[in-house]
Amino acid sequence: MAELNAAAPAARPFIRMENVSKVYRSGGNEFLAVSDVTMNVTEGELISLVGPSGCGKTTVLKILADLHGHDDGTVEIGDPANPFTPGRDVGMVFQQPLLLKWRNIIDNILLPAEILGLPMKSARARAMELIALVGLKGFETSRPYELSGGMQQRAAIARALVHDPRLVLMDEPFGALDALTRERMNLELLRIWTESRKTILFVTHSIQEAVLMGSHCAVLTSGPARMADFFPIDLPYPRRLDMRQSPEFGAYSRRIYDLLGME
Ligand SMILES: Nc1ncnc2c1ncn2[C@@H]1O[C@H](COP(=O)(O)OP(=O)(O)OP(=O)(O)O)[C@@H](O)[C@H]1O
Repeated sequence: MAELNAAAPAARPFIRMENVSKVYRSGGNEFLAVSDVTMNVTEGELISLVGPSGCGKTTVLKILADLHGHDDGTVEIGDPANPFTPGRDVGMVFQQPLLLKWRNIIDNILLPAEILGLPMKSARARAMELIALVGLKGFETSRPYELSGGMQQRAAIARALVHDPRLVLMDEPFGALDALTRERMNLELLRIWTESRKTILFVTHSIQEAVLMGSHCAVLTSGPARMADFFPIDLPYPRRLDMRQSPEFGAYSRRIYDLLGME
């Protein structure tokens, strides 16, 4: 019988990226989009990816979604006992909600379940749960144009979760929202993450948003495009907007500003 007090083996990280780089090639030219991407992500974490425009943040998401390959390094997700299938296991949220205007909200949310051929009765029940989770109860049969930008983005988040993906990739999901709605959506996403326990990679240009949201933060720099740092953000949960005034929050922000070469 195993000793009860034996140390448990360290859990294998869900995502393992080691020195990953990606070069785009066209017309005989080569362009280094990102390099030195190294991170271990435990299942259920929310990782902020922050950096200036063009430093390769979207490229990292595309590599994880298997939308394109990479050049150097290794990328492993999941494990042999529970293999990761990007087409089935990834949910995506973009800067624009990209809802189909001729479908109502619940039918928009059900789209990935339809595409994947999932049983629609249980998918519809899950969609109803997600509508409640993202705060859209009562809007199931509304058309996208009847909802505000923030509400449309909530629908897009529910759509990304409807097929119960293991990994959610968010590419600047709140970049098109006004400042107040964006703050409210930050808190909403933290609540949704806490309740759903999904692994989320969250791309942002905002240093404050990266610190407020992330359990870890990956900082990408340009010239050359590389991952400069990956570190935990040890601020307590639930996160609150007033934490942005704390010295600890300021120290994390300064660390990122320094890495980005901004005074
Ligand atoms: N398919 C492609 N072919 C050639 N170059 C590309 C391609 N996709 C992206 N790039 C270039 O690679 C670099 C990284 O692009 P990427 O979209 O990953 O950056 P990003 O950090 O997400 O930028 P942003 O914050 O502006 O969205 C950019 O300079 C971009 O122009």
